[in-house]
Amino acid sequence: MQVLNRPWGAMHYRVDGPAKAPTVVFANSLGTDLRLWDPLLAEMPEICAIRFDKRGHGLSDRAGDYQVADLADDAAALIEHLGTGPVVFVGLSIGGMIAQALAARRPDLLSAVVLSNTAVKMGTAESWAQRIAAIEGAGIASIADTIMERWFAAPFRARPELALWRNMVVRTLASGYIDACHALAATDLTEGTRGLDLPVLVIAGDQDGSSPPELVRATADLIAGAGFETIADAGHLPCVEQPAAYAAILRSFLKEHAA
Ligand SMILES: O=C(O)CC1=CCC(=O)O1
Repeated sequence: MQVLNRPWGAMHYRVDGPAKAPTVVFANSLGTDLRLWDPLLAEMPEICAIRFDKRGHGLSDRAGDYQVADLADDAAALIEHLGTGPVVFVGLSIGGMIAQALAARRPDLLSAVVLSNTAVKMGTAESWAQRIAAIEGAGIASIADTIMERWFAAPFRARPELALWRNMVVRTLASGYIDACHALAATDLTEGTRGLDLPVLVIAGDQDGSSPPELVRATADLIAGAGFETIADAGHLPCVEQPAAYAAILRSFLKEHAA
């Protein structure tokens, strides 16, 4: 368990795997912490994995009133602190928006990016306002079942470990979750992402209820030369639901692009 002191507070991160291996930094989604990547990393002991909890999530402090660009600056500060760049950066959902913003702002830190289950714009001002109102009225637990339907395809939702992923979102600090919803509502990365000039792989889940494959594909289509892969039988978190398939795709991308 390690900490990076940022102007807004303590940012929790951890490093796993051999120090001399290809370094991959992972950014989590809304309502998850760095354990999001545990199932994938169990499949990929050969990489050096750096993970962190964004503001208001996991063990990191809360810092409200921020933009996705600020989260990208947190990721840049971590990479610089560890002195490990250039790295491959993998971000899922809002983590994929962090990856896009980081690639536009600090391409010097990256050898390649993976944009997983994400888009240049996710949801609408109205949909985020509705979600915030639901949480303020009745707590995160009131939206947890709907979230599980977006995160996972039906067979996974029948598995006992669903309870653990549900607990992860329900136990997220409501204020931290809402801060991220505000940042999502305010974000459209179209211009910066259109101009990306580094290797990019975009990953979708065929049953993703939060960022459907066609939305993810539209973001891939904005980026010259971007690869696109769809993982079968997977919702919004394919690194949890289909970790072996996710690992195979990532491993083959790393072979070409890890520094
Ligand atoms: O909670 C969801 O609907 C999924 C999601 C949207 C942005 C994010 O990071 O996760």
